[in-house]
Amino acid sequence: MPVDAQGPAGEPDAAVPGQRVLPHTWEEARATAFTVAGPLPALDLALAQAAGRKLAADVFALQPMPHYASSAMDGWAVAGSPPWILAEPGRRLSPGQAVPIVTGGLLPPGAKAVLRSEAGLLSTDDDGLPVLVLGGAARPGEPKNGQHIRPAGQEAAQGELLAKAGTVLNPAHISLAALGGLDTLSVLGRPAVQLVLTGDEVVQSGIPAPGRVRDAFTPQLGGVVELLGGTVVGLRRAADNLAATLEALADAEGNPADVVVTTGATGRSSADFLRPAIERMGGIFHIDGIAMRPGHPSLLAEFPDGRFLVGLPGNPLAAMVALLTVGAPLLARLGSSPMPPTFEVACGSPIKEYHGPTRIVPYRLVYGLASPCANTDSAMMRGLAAADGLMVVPPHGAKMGEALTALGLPWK
Ligand SMILES: Nc1nc2c(c(=O)[nH]1)N[C@H]1C(S)=C(S)[C@@H](COP(=O)(O)OP(=O)(O)OC[C@H]3O[C@@H](n4cnc5c(N)ncnc54)[C@H](O)[C@@H]3O)O[C@H]1N2
Ligand code: MOO
Repeated sequence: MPVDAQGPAGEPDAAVPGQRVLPHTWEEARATAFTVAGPLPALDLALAQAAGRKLAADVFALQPMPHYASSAMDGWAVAGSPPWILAEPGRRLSPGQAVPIVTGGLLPPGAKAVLRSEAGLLSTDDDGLPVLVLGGAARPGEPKNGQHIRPAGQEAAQGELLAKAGTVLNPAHISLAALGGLDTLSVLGRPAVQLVLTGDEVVQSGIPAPGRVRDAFTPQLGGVVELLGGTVVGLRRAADNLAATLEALADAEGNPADVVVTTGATGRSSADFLRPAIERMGGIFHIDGIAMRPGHPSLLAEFPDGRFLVGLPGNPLAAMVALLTVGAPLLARLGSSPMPPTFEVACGSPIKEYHGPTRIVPYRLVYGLASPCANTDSAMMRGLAAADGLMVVPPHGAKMGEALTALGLPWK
């Protein structure tokens, strides 16, 4: 391991092509993954594509809402007092005139109220001419001035603020924008993520033969990436050879990714082709190993085309720890979100000193204390399945009740 990759303050230097960086601590790895990227640019999306996205700019009504005075009921637009003579549609109403109108219909000028259809009767006057009179279900005093009229601008004036930048758009916001006259919304960029899974021994279904292993990632990794703010644009499998790895890491034309998340092949054995492939493609390593267990061989690299690569180890728990340590801050940063927060938990049982790196331990909260889960070897998933979070145990261990840094799980 070269020592010349170390800066004057003992911090790992910015990556240089062909040069290895020193392993990062868990904290350094998170910080590096967050600061190595910048927020993706905002983009305009059609309303139908914008739900769930975060607004990049304030949204203002392009027109008064509603943009014309309309009827809130089926019935008649009326002016003055009953009886009303039925006027020709499209003309200004004079006192004593009425015209049929439907819900949402444009109110004619001069109209003072809308009489509901069940509150009026078509009749004839003394001369046998058709008139509208009160009747049926008319309530006392109906129609009052302005009754059942939706005035223009009742909900919002033109130019009024409808939603603030930073709002996560729900379906009601989308309707609101449509009613405000907008066709598109400016939303913050969300990183597009290509998944690349390695491992010739990995099988997709059924009971694997000895030497084969069920794929622990395909059924869930994309879901976790989405919870972390990424959009999965594809999943590829790479056979354990250099050519296949290079092919799988190539950017997809017409469907470009911002981040490639790989699983497996982070080791240095003759069956691991990830590092050689990254080097062959001119990639630089921002993180090449983390002083943590599990997940120590995790990688963060950057290709000359600007795509980032998060290399997760093949062992399932190690991969999830690596994803939450490196992938989560990177995806947050690209998506203009803050650093995923840490918090403190009180350790629920004494943890012995360990001659090795920081341990990232799935814990369960028992009576408010963080109790280490069982079955947390790097190839196991029972511990994480039962966990409430991950706690960061330093090499010297922890005392009962000691405050430890912890990380939440995106699905909790
Ligand atoms: N000599 C050393 N050997 C290993 C070291 C080391 O430091 N020196 N580190 C160990 C650790 S820790 C890890 S983690 C792994 C990293 O391995 P790779 O990232 O190269 O991954 P693979 O070798 O491809 O696979 C490791 C393990 O994971 C299983 N795997 C892979 N993909 C899947 C999947 N989709 N679903 C379920 N399981 C998967 C694979 O079958 C292996 O059992 O290296 C150690 N070795
Ligand atoms: O560090 Mo490995 O990633 O423990 O299993």
